[in-house]
Amino acid sequence: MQKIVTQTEMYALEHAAVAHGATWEGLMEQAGWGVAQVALARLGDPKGRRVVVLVGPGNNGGDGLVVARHVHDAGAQVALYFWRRQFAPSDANWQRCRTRGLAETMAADDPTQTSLRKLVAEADLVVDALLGMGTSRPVEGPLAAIIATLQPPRRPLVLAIDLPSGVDAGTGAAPGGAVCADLTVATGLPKRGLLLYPGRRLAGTLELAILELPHDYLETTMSDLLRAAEVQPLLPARPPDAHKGSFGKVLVLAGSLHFPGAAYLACAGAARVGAGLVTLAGGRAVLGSAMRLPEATLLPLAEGDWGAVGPGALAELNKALPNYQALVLGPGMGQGEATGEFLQRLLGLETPKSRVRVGFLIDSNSDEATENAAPDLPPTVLDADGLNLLAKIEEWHERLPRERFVFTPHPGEMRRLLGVEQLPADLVATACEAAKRWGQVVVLKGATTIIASPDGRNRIHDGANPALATAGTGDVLAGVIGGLLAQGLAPYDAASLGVFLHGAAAARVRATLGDAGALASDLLPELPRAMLELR
Ligand SMILES: NC(=O)C1=CN([C@@H]2O[C@H](COP(=O)(O)OP(=O)(O)OC[C@H]3O[C@@H](n4cnc5c(N)ncnc54)[C@H](O)[C@@H]3O)[C@@H](O)[C@H]2O)[C@@H](O)CC1
Ligand SMILES: Nc1ncnc2c1ncn2[C@@H]1O[C@H](COP(=O)(O)OP(=O)(O)O)[C@@H](O)[C@H]1O
Ligand SMILES: [K+]
Repeated sequence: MQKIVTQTEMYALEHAAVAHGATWEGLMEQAGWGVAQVALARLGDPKGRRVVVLVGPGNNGGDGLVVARHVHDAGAQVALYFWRRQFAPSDANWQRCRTRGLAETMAADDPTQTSLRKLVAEADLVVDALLGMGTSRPVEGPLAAIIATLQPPRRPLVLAIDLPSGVDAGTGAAPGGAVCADLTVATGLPKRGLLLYPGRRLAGTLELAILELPHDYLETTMSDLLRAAEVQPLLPARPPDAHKGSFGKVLVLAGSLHFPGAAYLACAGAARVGAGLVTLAGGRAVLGSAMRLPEATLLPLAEGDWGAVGPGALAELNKALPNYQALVLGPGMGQGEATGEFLQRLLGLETPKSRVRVGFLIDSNSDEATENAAPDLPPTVLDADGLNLLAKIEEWHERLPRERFVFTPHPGEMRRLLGVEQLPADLVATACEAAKRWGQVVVLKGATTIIASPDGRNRIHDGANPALATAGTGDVLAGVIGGLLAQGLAPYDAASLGVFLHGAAAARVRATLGDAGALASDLLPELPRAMLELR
């Protein structure tokens, strides 16, 4: 399991390590040594190679001095460039570099960065050890000028220690600009900001310098990086004597006259991850789109506005629901008034004044309630317009049954659900807090996708892929998660495996078609291949 940490978590881990007998100096030595090994591997034969280490005032600078020593000892020609670091005899790592006679330049003596530009121009490698986790405010002034000397395209290889200087360790924000690195070697554990944009882009390739950290402490906290090893065990087994009933039935309620394709993409997504049966529910306009997936069965429902479902569809739907193990609700459903009313009733969220409900049970004294009584919904993926409509319902999160849904918002839908103009900078914390408060699994989608469980667990998917930045890919994901729910996966696991398989299918599409021009439907045939690869 690869943990991802915030500054607070990392500092706590370091303290725990010290409590277990480590020393601060020893940790820095481990970190610097690990980074130096990565640097040396990149340099090739170090003899005659020129390395500039940019050394800042804190422990990140301390790491830089350790790297400088090891790279020097391996045979490279190392120059140190100090920003805001005062020499003190207690600075043992600086002292060791002095003993070795490494060249030193002080930024204070180089106000126009003339010396630095010359050093950079002649270097094979620049090590950025200006700021790490301690970055606490926007970069400006002389620091900004120093960082500007590293601008691409003409520059040597840039390796950042722990974080590119200027990138916020918690959020990945870089408000005043930051070093744009070719690779970043995280010390101990990757910081959250390395996975979130723009930090992810500024970090380049991610590598790790191992620190000995207390395992018991590591088990209990923090985000997990979503990787094959974590999700492989979640793949549903396919016994040879299985039948379609073994793999669950998914009901997809999606699409409208304006967005019929969403219904097809969600249905096919569910079928392509192995669901036993997929049924498309909707009005005439939507059912027509199922022609593209002859394997799907149909549940015709009464139409409201524009071919979307309206409240008249409830009775029919409620009759069918007990036969399904998962529901996908919302892709391309539209946001018409009638559909809103339908959703509100389906979820048991009528205005408290008019209806009384306990969980999903509706006041049995009401005739209307008897007619439309909502059964317990199966595990449900709520996506797209389903989320937009939900966001309009007053106090929805206090009244929606907990632990029943996987919400799959993109950032715009997340804003609406939270009722805010702008999402907070820390997207991981935002997703985690929302999951806890709402009691639902939240999949906050984007180039980096965050999967958060109400119990505090969360996984981060490092899956940037511009081939996915096209309409309909989210509909496929909703179907995929629904297909996995139907096969019996718990919501958090279905969401995690779903995001992973969606990303893996997308990577396969990108490998053949490149960054642009893929269709969401191109993901569909790649989903079984992604599963095969994972199994
Ligand atoms: N604590 C430990 O034992 C270890 C720490 N490690 C290293 O230590 C780093 C964290 O060290 P620190 O906490 O000293 O933090 P930094 O080395 O990131 O620097 C903090 C200093 O920079 C200043 N600063 C922050 N943002 C600034 C800005 N925008 N403009 C100007 N000055 C700014 C702060 O006021 C503070 O003086 C990690 O990233 C990692 O590289 C590693 O050596 C592993 C072990
Ligand atoms: N640059 C990107 N890198 C990786 N994944 C992306 C990128 N852009 C979009 N995605 C993914 O594509 C999907 C888009 O979903 P969504 O925004 O709901 O689109 P739609 O509603 O059109 O289907 C999400 O799973 C998201 O994580
Ligand atoms: K750095």
